[in-house]
Amino acid sequence: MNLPGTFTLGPGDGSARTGRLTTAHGEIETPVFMPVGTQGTVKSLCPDDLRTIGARIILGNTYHLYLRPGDELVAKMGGLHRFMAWDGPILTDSGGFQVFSLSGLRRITEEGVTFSSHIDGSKHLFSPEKVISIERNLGSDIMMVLDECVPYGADRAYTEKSLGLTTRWATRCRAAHAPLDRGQLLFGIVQGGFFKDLRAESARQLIDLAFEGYALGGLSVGESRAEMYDILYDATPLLPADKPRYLMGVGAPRDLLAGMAAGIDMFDCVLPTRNARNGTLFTFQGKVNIKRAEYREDDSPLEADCPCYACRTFSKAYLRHLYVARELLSYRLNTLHNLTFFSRFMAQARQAIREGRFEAFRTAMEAAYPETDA
Ligand SMILES: CNc1nc2c(CCc3ccc(C(F)(F)F)cc3)c3[nH]c(N)nc(=O)c3cc2[nH]1
Ligand SMILES: [Zn+2]
Repeated sequence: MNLPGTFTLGPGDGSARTGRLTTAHGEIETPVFMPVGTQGTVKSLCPDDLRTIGARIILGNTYHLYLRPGDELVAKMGGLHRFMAWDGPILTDSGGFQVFSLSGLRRITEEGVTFSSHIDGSKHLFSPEKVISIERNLGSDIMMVLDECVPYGADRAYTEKSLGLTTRWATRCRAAHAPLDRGQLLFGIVQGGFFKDLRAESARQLIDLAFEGYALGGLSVGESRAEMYDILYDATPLLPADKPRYLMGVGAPRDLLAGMAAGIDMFDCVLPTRNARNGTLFTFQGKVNIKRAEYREDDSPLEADCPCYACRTFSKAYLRHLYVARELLSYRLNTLHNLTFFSRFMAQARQAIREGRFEAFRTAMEAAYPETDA
């Protein structure tokens, strides 16, 4: 059994690569898509569902779980794995991003981020030390450092200043997390906005801190696809090749393909779960908007060769009915299918990389997901 943090590269195809990451709760085959489980649950699914759909690692959120039910309570309940009965790997984000997207009245100082809870308005401080303490209480297998996700459009001066703070915070996170005491891995997050030289500066500073993995942050924040890809292709090769590379907040099928082509190993995105709520379903032939009238009397399954419970059991007509009637079962079935698709998509991508036919796979998938559609 390898030590947590062991990352073994398998066959590659160009810059795309396969790998295997050992965590304290099992091994992950990469490239991997990680379902978002913000408040200790992947919405509408239970742990058995996650195993059935092939989820290997899920995301949890420091910001949300700290505010409710509280990281101390989760620790008292035996940690997040036991609390939510998920025995596979869990990655927790540091909460910095969520503070900026959710809470009001926030201030950044050298000490950390002060903010008011979006739940009850109470005041809080996230310092690097505090965030590490929360993630350790949650017992996550992969912890992200506290960083500032620079807003899209920030100028060079602001971006450069923020980059320095993010590195100082990363240094404090590294110091606060006794190395691998319980097999919990710590990933650094590269910032630098849309300035290639600042990205290189950020990567260089973080590599010196020898994290167990490296994330590209500050992307998928409202920029155009071209702007994201420009940074993605320039910055990814700067990250250590022998460590896992995580592209935060990405993405749609087209973006997963671009990320894998650039050498990214780990992805997360709310699309499969969030789009399940608005009836957008992902298939290997492209997106299906289940609410469309054309499915009203369509007795065929959503995707004939999909192994998910929704496709094996129900017709498009029924899935459409549930959606139109706003039935709870609609969300659950749509989520089961979408996450099954993302899991199968990544499995087929891994196989294509192993067999040296990734570009052909990418071309075929991009035909089903044209630029406009993502
Ligand atoms: C959507 N675009 C995006 N998401 C981004 C995220 C959040 C990723 C995340 C992690 C966990 C969850 C959980 F709810 F499931 F827990 C949900 C989302 C970022 N996170 C940090 N730390 N730095 C970044 O610079 C950054 C940039 C990001 N662009
Ligand atoms: Zn299905």
